[in-house]
Amino acid sequence: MKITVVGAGAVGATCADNIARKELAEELILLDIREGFAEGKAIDMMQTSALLEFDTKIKGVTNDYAATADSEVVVITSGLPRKPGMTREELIGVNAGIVKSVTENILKHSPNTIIIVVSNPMDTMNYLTLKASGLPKNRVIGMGGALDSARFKYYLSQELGCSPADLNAVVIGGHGDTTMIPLINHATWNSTPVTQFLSKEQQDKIVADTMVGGATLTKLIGTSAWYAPGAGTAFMVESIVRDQKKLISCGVALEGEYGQNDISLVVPVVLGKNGWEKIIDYKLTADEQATFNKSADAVRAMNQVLTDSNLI
Ligand SMILES: NC(=O)c1ccc[n+]([C@@H]2O[C@H](COP(=O)([O-])OP(=O)(O)OC[C@H]3O[C@@H](n4cnc5c(N)ncnc54)[C@H](O)[C@@H]3O)[C@@H](O)[C@H]2O)c1
Ligand SMILES: O=C(O)C[C@H](O)C(=O)O
Repeated sequence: MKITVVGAGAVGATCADNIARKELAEELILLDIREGFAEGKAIDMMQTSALLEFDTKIKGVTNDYAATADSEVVVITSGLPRKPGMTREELIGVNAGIVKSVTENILKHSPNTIIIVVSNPMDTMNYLTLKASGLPKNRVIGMGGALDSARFKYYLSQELGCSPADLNAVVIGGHGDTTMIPLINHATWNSTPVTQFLSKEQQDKIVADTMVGGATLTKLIGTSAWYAPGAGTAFMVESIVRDQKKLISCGVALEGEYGQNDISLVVPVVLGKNGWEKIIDYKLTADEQATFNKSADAVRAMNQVLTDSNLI
């Protein structure tokens, strides 16, 4: 198994570190545009292998796409992160060009790969990758729901005083401060609805905190988060390369599912060796569907920027 991570910055390096520790690949290529940067990160990580006892071989390269040839999975994390006070959507001007050129370069050497898009604004970057790559829709997957659902479980576990591992809770919609939809009415604590244990005020606060989870960390750290984003991406990679068929919220192309077309949004999908293999229908209430439609409208407006700038 060969995996490539493009972007050796905070998220890319953390994702690579998780992939290596879990030994998800024999060969892991870390690629960055900054001279020597990926090489240095790869050597630093390789020097942990004697301590952590993993056998994955990590190689860093500067913009050398030939080294990524025949990768079965490629993770794209290249691009600017936001600063405090910014939205993810404000990154589109710089990141769209980066994501498009990276996708084209990757496909020259790995024409049948599975691509996981992390760069923001993720919903629109995943849509761009779908259009620019021409890959079958099941092989282009956006990372956002895995992270947002983990944050949702974190906030729920803090309020409930329980283990996040005992929670089932998902976020769908967009990966934006106002577009994500934590499905609190579907969330359970070992099969019992969490709403039985939480007041309306507590529920509303958990939902609101989850939605601005990324912005909260950006304000605290000064740039956006990387530990949970890197782990969330590796969690998806693991389900694909080990064909685990985990049900994970991911950004995927919708063709009528959840009432939407010609858009990438986050919905629950089964992830296995073929990429996303099945969309699961959560049977949203009329209110939840209306909220989902509003998120779709916002994401569609962002996607229009790609058309207006002749990127697709
Ligand atoms: N989808 C999510 O849930 C999620 C979570 C966290 C971060 N992100 C996004 O991921 C991206 C990366 O975040 P980060 O914190 O790692 O940023 P970072 O600045 O630490 O790293 C980005 C890296 O991309 C590299 N890069 C830029 N242009 C490139 C190109 N053309 N080819 C190869 N490499 C290139 C840079 O040199 C840099 O090392 C941002 O857009 C951020 O918003 C998304
Ligand atoms: O918040 C960000 O800009 C980065 C990422 O999308 C996140 O949710 O951590």
